[in-house]
Amino acid sequence: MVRGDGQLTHEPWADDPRPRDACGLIGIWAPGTDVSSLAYAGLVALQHRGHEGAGIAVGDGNGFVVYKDLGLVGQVFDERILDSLSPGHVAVGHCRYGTSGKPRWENVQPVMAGSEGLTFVLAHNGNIVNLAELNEEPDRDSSDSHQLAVLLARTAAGRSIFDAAQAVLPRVRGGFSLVFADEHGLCAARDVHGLRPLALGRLPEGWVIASETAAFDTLGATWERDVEPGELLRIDSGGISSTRFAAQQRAACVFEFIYLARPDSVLSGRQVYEARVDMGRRLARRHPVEADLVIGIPASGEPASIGYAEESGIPWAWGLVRNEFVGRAFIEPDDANRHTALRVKLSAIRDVVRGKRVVMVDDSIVRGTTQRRLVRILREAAALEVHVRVSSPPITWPCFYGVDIAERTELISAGLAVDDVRRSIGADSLAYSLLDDMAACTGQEMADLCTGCFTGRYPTS
Ligand SMILES: O=P(O)(O)OC[C@H]1O[C@H](OP(=O)(O)OP(=O)(O)O)[C@H](O)[C@@H]1O
Ligand SMILES: NC(=O)CC[C@H](N)C(=O)O
Ligand code: SF4
Ligand SMILES: [Mg+2]
Repeated sequence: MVRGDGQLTHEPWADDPRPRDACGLIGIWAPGTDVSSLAYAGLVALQHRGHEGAGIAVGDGNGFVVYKDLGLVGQVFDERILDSLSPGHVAVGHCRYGTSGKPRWENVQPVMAGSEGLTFVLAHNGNIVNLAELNEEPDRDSSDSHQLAVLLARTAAGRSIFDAAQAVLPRVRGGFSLVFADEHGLCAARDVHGLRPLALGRLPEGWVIASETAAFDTLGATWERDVEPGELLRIDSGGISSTRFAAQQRAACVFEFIYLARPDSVLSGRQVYEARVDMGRRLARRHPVEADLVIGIPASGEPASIGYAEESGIPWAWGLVRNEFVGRAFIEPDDANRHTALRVKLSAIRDVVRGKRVVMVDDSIVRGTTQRRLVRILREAAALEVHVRVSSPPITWPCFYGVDIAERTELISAGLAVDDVRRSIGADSLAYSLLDDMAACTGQEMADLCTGCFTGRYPTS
């Protein structure tokens, strides 16, 4: 569970549905180096994608050692544990937010599985939507990732994991970015829509695969290219080989550009920070307001606030301070915890906002908890007016592909018109981005994006 200070205890989540993030994946192929430490550093860079559990598997040619637990990466691993994983030439790491199966230790990843003559480890980001069709007896306690690993093991029967994946993946529907390895090589695959990100980077002594390119900067790796939707690739002592298990039908998650990914990552060729600043600029053109200053809601609302200020000519100010020790409030298990987390996480700088007409910019409204709280904080700090601007459209639908946004009944915009939402959060005015504007800022064609949570139109049935 998350405590009020944002740290995790080792208690698993209670059994209620609540919003969660994506997951972070890292794969290292670098014989002769300390692969477990590289995987650890990569996972720390991807921590924002999953706070629930973390794990690293290291292979040395004879087998794998896996260490995983519930908690943040830094809580699960220390130097002694990383040392016990070494030596090895291949590593697979994962930080999780569960979207399927029970929130228990067994479902923390990487998953280890195998069949005669084959052991492999697998890490998955996304959500598979046709488990019932793939498994005769789907196991509701196990995550979709575990069930996929079991299916791969069953299919392998004397074949390599690469061959098994080639046979199984064309039948799997939904969102999956995968990093997996047997003793002799590292593999990666991405669903035909490319719903979740996955990129290939070059290390001085090998290769790295990661959910986001920001991990490459941390590891001193250079971005080589994205893993393509529908692509399966393998890295071993012979180099890299790649094949397609299905033709691509691009539908990259637009929410990665808005909120999920780090601003210093590059998704489908577009710097996330630039996309967010641009969303703010367009928002300012569509929904101008007379005001004295623009502030952004830390952390993910800040780039759009910079764009709004730039375009409107209204000065940007640092009006809200974030307590760095509190993570993403979006993931708190219930309303009481979210309120506590927000109280600890964000405070106003009184002298900045006192007597001012303030534009407060955020990237998204889910339940409205953050905005309601901050409008109140700003009014208590004697702001004259509070105008909320949101750099994405209203979220009105759930996600089925690995982002547990919320139940539809919890989404404030699913049941209320814009002016009702404005009243509910207590703002003087409220306006959202248009879908076309937001999509244009990602640098992708609308047809190549998933916008399901905004439109109810999903890339799979
Ligand atoms: O309407 P709500 O239910 O409050 O959810 C929306 C808020 O949640 C996210 O922030 P979060 O605190 O999770 O993370 P951040 O620090 O990365 O912005 C998002 O950026 C919004 O601020
Ligand atoms: N958020 C995710 O990508 C979750 C991965 C997988 N569905 C799990 O529940 O473990
Ligand atoms: S439904 Fe929303 S969060 Fe889910 S993949 Fe599509 S755009 Fe992303
Ligand atoms: Mg936020």
